[in-house]
Amino acid sequence: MAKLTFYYNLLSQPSRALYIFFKKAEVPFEKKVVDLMKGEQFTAEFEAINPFKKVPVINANGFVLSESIAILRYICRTYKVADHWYPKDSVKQAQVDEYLEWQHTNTRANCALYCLHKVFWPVLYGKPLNERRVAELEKNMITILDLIENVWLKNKMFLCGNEISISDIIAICEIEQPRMAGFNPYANRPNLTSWKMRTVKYLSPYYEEANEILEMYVAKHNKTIGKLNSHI
Ligand SMILES: N[C@@H](CCC(=O)N[C@@H](CS)C(=O)NCC(=O)O)C(=O)O
Repeated sequence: MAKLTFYYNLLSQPSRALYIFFKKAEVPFEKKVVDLMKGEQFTAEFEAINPFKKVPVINANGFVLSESIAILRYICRTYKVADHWYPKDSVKQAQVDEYLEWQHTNTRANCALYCLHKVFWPVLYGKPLNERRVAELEKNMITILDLIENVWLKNKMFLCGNEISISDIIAICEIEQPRMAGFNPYANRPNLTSWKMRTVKYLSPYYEEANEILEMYVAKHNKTIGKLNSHI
């Protein structure tokens, strides 16, 4: 099996997804934490690994690959992992792909941007809060969460069928992130709530391990976020 080096930061949703997947699917990896807060992604050393200056990235015996979805598909094709993660059956695989393609411009685009605008930029980088943009992103995010509740999770245990797949890991990491901004994605969404419980139970204890830093971060910044919330 190729030696796998994993560059990541657990405050990053796609990094957490890969971390949980590697652990749960028993894909051994060497850890390389990239300190995004200190700007390590902008160093010449990291730029030589990923010219896009983002995490996650892997180096599998000299093959360097960025983009979480490409990485997940590559690992599922190359390593011995259980079939349910990314089924070989053409129809089942297409169903997993359907969510993975959809999420880029829906779940990821809206949940991640909401957190960037509401928490990361104003709290961490001191940029003025753009209330109009935050309100717009929150509205979009609600539409997306309702689609997940009513379409993706309609009559199914998991997003792409009755078995867990890489789509569920990617989704849960994105959907959890707005909690940092004081937004509860599960309120009045029973399908999403029971899916979360099922998914977390399946991914435990790696889910909690990967999310520990996020929870600490939420607690640490609670006061500042609380102040920001009162202005929106
Ligand atoms: N589409 C990419 C997204 C990568 C990405 O946006 N990474 C963020 C963290 S979630 C990052 O490294 N940001 C650092 C920066 O923009 O300076 C993937 O799924 O891997």
